[in-house]
Amino acid sequence: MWLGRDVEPPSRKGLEGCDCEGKCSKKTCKCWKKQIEYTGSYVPDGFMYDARGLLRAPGLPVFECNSLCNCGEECRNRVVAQGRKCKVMIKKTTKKGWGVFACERIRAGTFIGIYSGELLGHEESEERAVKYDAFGRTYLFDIDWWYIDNAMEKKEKAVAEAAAAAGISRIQTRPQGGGQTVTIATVNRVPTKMMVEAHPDASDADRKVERKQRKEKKEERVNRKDDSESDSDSDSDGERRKPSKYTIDAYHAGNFTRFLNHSCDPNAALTPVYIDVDDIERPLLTIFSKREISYGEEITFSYSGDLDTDEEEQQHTRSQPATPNNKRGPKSKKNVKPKHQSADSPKQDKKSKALVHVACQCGAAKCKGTIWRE
Ligand SMILES: C[S@@+](CC[C@H](N)C(=O)[O-])C[C@H]1O[C@@H](n2cnc3c(N)ncnc32)[C@H](O)[C@@H]1O
Repeated sequence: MWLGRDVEPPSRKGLEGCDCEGKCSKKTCKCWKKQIEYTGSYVPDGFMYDARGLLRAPGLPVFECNSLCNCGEECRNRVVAQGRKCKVMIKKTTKKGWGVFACERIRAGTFIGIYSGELLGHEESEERAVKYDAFGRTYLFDIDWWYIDNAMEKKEKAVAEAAAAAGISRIQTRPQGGGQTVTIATVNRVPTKMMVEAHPDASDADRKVERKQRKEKKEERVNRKDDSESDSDSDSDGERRKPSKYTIDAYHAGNFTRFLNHSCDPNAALTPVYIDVDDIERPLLTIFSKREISYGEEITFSYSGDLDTDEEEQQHTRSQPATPNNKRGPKSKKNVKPKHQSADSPKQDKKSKALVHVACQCGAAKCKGTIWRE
């Protein structure tokens, strides 16, 4: 994975490893506990992989054991970390450019690959989307799963609650003279300077620079507000959601997964997997088969992130867990449909919407006619 402009290397500060000996057990495993926070009892014993390493619920987040864990290589919670085992080939298709095909029978739940490339921030991905849309082929995938929004909301709420408990109602950072900053916490309605970094010898010239910076910052804030208003997407139920923080671009760098085409009736699905990272906004985008794939069959997934079969929707409706990240409870259709519009769809902003409408050539009986949902 390459890092785009302004994207920091992954943080491992808050990463925890488990203390399990050999194989992980739910009695001792911290990674299992983390998994349960997000997926509850959606799968029988809470482990997302079965004893053969097959994923039980493609599309839901997976928290694998990581390099800080005590368990061994044989641990069942290490599948993506072990690398791809199935054989695939890249072949030209008649209507969709290159595609990826199975070179052997692939069982349901098999790990196929990591969608690698460059990890971009929002601004850079928007710039690139405009370019790629112009020639009708894009390798951008937004990381915007529904549970990430929920987790971020929960985190913001916890920070606000902790601040309120400490009597802090507001925290601001302001520029000072000489390019320095000051952080002001409003404690019980009284503004308190928490950290003054202003240089004591700030000159008139410094103050002039400071005024200029303040003006620029203000303009930037106004522009950002305008942008985020036009960027934020409505989901299929009309609810607004934030644009994704990160996007993966496999145009300049990547592996065979960049050639996976869209299908309205796919045999594989994108699945967010966490290994050596503590940031919920930065999972690996992985691809797992969701049903058996025969020798020679093209491997595809849905670019619009739909759960594609009626049976699956019904199955999810029946058994979706009421986890802390699943506030609306098991019956809600919004929860049963993982909204991982991780495949290009959020690029349907005002500037590029018309351009990204590509006629779907998947050939499925229930083809929706376009490879991105409008
Ligand atoms: C991630 S790339 C997939 C690999 C691509 N076929 C290639 O040759 O590089 C995505 C692009 O493939 C094409 N594509 C993928 N699935 C398609 C489909 N079902 N119908 C038409 N074009 C498709 C579109 O041009 C899309 O922008």
